[in-house]
Amino acid sequence: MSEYKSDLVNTLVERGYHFQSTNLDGLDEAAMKGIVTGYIGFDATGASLHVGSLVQIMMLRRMQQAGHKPIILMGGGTTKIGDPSGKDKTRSMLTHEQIQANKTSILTAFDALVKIGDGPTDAIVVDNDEWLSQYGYIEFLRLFGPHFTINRMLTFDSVKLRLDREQPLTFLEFNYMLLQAVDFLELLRRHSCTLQLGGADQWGNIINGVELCRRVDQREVFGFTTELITTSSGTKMGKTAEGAVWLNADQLSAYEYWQFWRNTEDADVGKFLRLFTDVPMAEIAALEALEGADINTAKIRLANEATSLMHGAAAAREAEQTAQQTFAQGGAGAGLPTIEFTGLESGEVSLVSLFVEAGLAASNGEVRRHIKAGAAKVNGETLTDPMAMARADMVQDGAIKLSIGKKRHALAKPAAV
Ligand SMILES: Nc1ncnc2c1ncn2[C@@H]1O[C@H](COP(=O)(O)OP(=O)(O)OP(=O)(O)O)[C@@H](O)[C@H]1O
Ligand SMILES: N[C@@H](Cc1ccc(O)cc1)C(=O)O
Repeated sequence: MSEYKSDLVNTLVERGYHFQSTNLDGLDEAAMKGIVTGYIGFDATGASLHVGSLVQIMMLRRMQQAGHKPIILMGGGTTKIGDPSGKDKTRSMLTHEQIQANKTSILTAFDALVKIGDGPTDAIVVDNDEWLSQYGYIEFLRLFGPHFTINRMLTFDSVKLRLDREQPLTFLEFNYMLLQAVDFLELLRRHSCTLQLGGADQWGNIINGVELCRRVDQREVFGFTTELITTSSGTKMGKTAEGAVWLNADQLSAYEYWQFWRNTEDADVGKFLRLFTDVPMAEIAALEALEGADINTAKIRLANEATSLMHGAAAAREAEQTAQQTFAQGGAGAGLPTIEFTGLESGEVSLVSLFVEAGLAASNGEVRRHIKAGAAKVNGETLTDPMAMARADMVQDGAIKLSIGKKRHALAKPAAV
């Protein structure tokens, strides 16, 4: 027996998205009565979102699957201020051009997961710069300033944590929660949007919006957050030891994306299948019950489903085949991430620099640490000399195979001269 009446709330709760909400029964009622319009905001702080933000995109997908209307809000305006929520330090300021480029690039990830269009349950994309940039400073303060007390603002985590740790919080950042609150009010007025979703770090910003809508327009709107997803070993989803797990294929190949899911810890397989795939709950229960070596079947299923959603079924199949070839048969793996380099003949290209260029490490220092730990390999042989140069005799089947540990590989191909 389901606890809730609506498909929307049942799905969100059953599949593990619910962490905090303002009035879940009220949302359940609203979702029974008609189409709920709900939004999630994404600031354009980088060129791609990562698997942490994928939890959020999946909620927009769940909304659409349950017959409701998602709004994707691009924070063209809020990115100019920078959200202090969950951040220890003030962010560096981005130029207008960087923000525009990031926005375009971020948006590509949504196409695969939500249908954007003009239909009643199609997602729409809005940019808060459209309204935030219209307000004059004095007008903004007079309209919204009276609804926020400094006393209360100081109690929100985004502010409190910086003050408690004696880390600076600039006046610019202090304004952020007002802007996000105004977004909710604008979306309520413009698009009858009555729900804002987000990660746990957004709770303060979200309830400020809920209260502003009540105070200014006497309307009830709903807030809903997910936990900030971590793996069972406590690492925040999104960044791994080796770097962020980006959604955009030009920042992380479909093969590496597949590998990320394939390497899921045993205890996380069920949770990730519920959050990140459309596999039905009953099937997940069966996959989750697998034990010992059989759990690999569930991990491969997770990798295939998650990669298919993001990069398409063909890319997922190719990644699985490449993985089989690389690990089961010890071959070179045609689909591995590949870079081209010049200068092999002159003997001036260091192997360390190739590891960095191939995306296997963020810096030369990181490669040296891997070498010291015995984790860096060239053509399957452990690399011990951090000063070693690439040589022609290392080229096998047209490329040098570079590896970090057992699971991360890339090919460095000398460019044809
Ligand atoms: N690990 C995570 N689990 C769940 N939600 C997350 C996670 N990381 C980010 N989010 C959520 O994704 C949405 C978009 O966040 P965003 O892309 O800004 O992520 P971020 O990691 O906080 O990036 P930035 O460093 O730019 O702030 C927010 O609602 C945020 O709470
Ligand atoms: N503050 C959110 C992004 C956001 C921006 C504007 C909003 O109205 C809502 C959310 C984040 O940093 O992830």
